[in-house]
Amino acid sequence: MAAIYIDNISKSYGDIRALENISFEVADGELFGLIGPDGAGKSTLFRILTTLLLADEGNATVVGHDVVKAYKEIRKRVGYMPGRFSLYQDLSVEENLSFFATIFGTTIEENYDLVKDIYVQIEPFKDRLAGNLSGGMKQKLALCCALIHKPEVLFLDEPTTGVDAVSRKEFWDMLKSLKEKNIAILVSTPYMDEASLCDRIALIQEGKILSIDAPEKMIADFKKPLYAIKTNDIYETLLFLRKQDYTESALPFGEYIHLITKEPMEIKNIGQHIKLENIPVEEVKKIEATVEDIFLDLSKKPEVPTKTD
Ligand SMILES: Nc1ncnc2c1ncn2[C@@H]1O[C@H](COP(=O)(O)OP(=O)(O)OP(=O)(O)O)[C@@H](O)[C@H]1O
Repeated sequence: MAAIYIDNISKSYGDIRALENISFEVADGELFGLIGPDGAGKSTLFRILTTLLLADEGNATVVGHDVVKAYKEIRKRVGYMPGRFSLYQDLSVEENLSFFATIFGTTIEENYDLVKDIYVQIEPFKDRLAGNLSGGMKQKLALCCALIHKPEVLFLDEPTTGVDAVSRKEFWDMLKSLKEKNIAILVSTPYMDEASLCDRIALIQEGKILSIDAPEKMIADFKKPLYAIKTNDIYETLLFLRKQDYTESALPFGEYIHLITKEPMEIKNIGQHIKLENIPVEEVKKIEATVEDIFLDLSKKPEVPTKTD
């Protein structure tokens, strides 16, 4: 039995279709990432799975229970870290944790083993008000609070948004060790580089799933010719490449342009062609796709057909 089972879930807010026919499963001990930009529908799906919102269509079960019929059972057995900071700002670190333990009818001592590795990192600040913690520490405390009743499934909605790079890395290390305790984890993130840290990912945009797979499998299956190009004028190079017949897409990626071509090309031919425009070329190389390349490729809107009569 899957820890999370989602079958054809759809949800609209008035005219906005927030989720459209979403289906996937998450197994026990699996770290599953929901990867997508703001407004993709991630929080809506979390709220449905944590029994806080009703779907318009479809079914879902969490720990084997229906999210509508058995909401009370589910609430006891899952941990949820919502996107926005969910703790009581005017309670101390320790008071927040005790509070969450109490509402779930347990104590910090009873389940200390599960949160110990994380809690020791914030323990020196246990008397500090949660509102005065740094972003990284708030996030660790929120994770402890979501774990204190020993949940079987964890829902983490954008836990690393707005958190510094070191804390982000520490956070993902913590998730890895939780997964080893057989907890199923559904985590959402707008950061594409975090996708590779998940066992499987779903790429989601405008309420629709674009692809679901293990990130390394998604990368291996991406067969389009992809090149990274560095010139001293990214803007002019982009304009130039986008006009060429061989170009499928050309997008800025930091100091590089990622070029997907319709057919494989010789690296030196690409460079020479750009130089003909009097743009000095620093580097052209063939590269393996990242999850971000794949996301952007899949999320391309089909061209609006033009009438030719
Ligand atoms: N209560 C609401 N009423 C109306 N529209 C809503 C409501 N909640 C969300 N939406 C809209 O539904 C879509 C999906 O929103 P959702 O919050 O689920 O996305 P998200 O991927 O979690 O993004 P974000 O990180 O910005 O929260 C968006 O277009 C959003 O504006």
